[in-house]
Amino acid sequence: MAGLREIEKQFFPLQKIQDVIDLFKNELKDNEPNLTLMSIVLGVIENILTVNRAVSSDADKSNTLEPIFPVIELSTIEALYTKFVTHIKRSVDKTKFPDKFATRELVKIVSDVVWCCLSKSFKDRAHLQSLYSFLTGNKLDCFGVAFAVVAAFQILEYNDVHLSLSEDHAWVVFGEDLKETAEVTWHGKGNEDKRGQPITASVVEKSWLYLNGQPVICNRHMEVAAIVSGINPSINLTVDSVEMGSLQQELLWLLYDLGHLSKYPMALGNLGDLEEISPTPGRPPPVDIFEESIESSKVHYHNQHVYPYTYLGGYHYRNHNYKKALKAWAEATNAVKNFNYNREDEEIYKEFLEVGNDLIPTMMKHVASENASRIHQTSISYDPDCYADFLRFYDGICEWEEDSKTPVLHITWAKQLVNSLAKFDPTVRKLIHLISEDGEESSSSSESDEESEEEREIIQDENRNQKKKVKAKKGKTHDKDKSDKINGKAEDS
Ligand SMILES: CC1(C)CN=C(N2CCN(c3ncnc4sc(CC(F)F)cc34)CC2)S1
Repeated sequence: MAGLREIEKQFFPLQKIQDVIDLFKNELKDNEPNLTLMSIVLGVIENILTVNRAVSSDADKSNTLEPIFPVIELSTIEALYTKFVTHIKRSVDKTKFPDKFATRELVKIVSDVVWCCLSKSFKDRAHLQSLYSFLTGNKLDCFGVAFAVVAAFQILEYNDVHLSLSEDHAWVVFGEDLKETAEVTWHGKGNEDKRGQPITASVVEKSWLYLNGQPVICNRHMEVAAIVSGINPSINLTVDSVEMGSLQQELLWLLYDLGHLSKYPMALGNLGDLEEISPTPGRPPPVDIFEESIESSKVHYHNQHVYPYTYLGGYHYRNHNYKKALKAWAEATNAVKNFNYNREDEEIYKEFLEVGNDLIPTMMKHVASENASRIHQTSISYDPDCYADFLRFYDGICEWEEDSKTPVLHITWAKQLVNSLAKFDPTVRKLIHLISEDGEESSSSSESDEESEEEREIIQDENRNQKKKVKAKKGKTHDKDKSDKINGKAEDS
């Protein structure tokens, strides 16, 4: 890869969001979209719109409706682009590596070329994911290091080195049929990095961090989707840049329409979150996008991804669809239960800790207070489906803990479980039929057969009534109050 091509230069200066969309549209026509260029462009814009926001004087405040999209000059981009290309080409002597495909030794060398420039200051701040951050601040987060290695290999004209992504880690695949894997970055806090090492079957098996062998293996276009998905519009913990969020949303729709999100559940989840904040006219509603994310995980990754369900659960919770939230969270632990929890899985542990010990208790309290003012039966505390999903949620957590080296549950979990259980009405607790995996039926209380037959009739009646009453309720409710700002993981990256 040499300098910028003439066709790339003609898009500059970038003066509005549409100019960036046009640049990306052009790059994505190519079978080698320029990862280095696009990462630097997004990093420059993100830095101006979130980190170094032009402090507006009072005079400016009057025209606050004016978008503040910066003018991105070609010279700015070209200087940074040349700096990265020169750094990579100067550090790697390709004559020593005549093969068409990358070798493990070369992957380690390129990882070192990125690694050696990193400043040792803490790396889990926001806005450290792009090559702009690397080139101007010598800082990258975990994802950013892995991406920089892949961008470097594109410059060295290897087209076999690709980004491999789990829900909380990133590494590379390489070799003739992408059969080789290598660590190129660190993970988490206080863990020695394993750069250069292959990711072996024993490390992968039943591990959430490596998705049990079902990571998102990117092609060049999905690597573009990864940098777009990694855009962080956050200015601080409570405020987002509207312009940066819009740019991310429009770029994700561009990638969606080109089919590059179909095997990338988290990018679909990110798009669903953005659509909740600011719906795009003519586009599907957020729930449809979250359902596509779940379907993608089922079709392409053996339903081993967990975040698609927590995206959906979080959406329903924020929009007070508590029954659907419980169902999504039950399906989330149904996915995580096949893993064995270990110390590097803290991120997903924190998700479930928040669901079990904050969101569900808050929901049960909220519903309890609603009970007083509503027809009792339609509340989740009287709904056997909700109670069943509540039990499934905890059953999945317990199964996740089984055979794990690291315990999951502790006294707070038990206290919150009892607290939430008690919020369900005793009648609904009787209506549950527990069927174990081997099909063994047991009712929630011991009774003779004819009585359990009668109980079965109660369940059928109850479910019929539920459906009738729920339908009646649906007719009355229409719009939901706007959800507040999504507290995505964006702040962490
Ligand atoms: C349902 C949630 C709690 C909300 N946001 C979530 N995210 C999960 C992580 N996010 C991601 N979004 C797109 N691609 C990737 S690749 C990756 C692992 C990293 F090490 F490379 C993370 C991630 C962004 C947002 S999960």
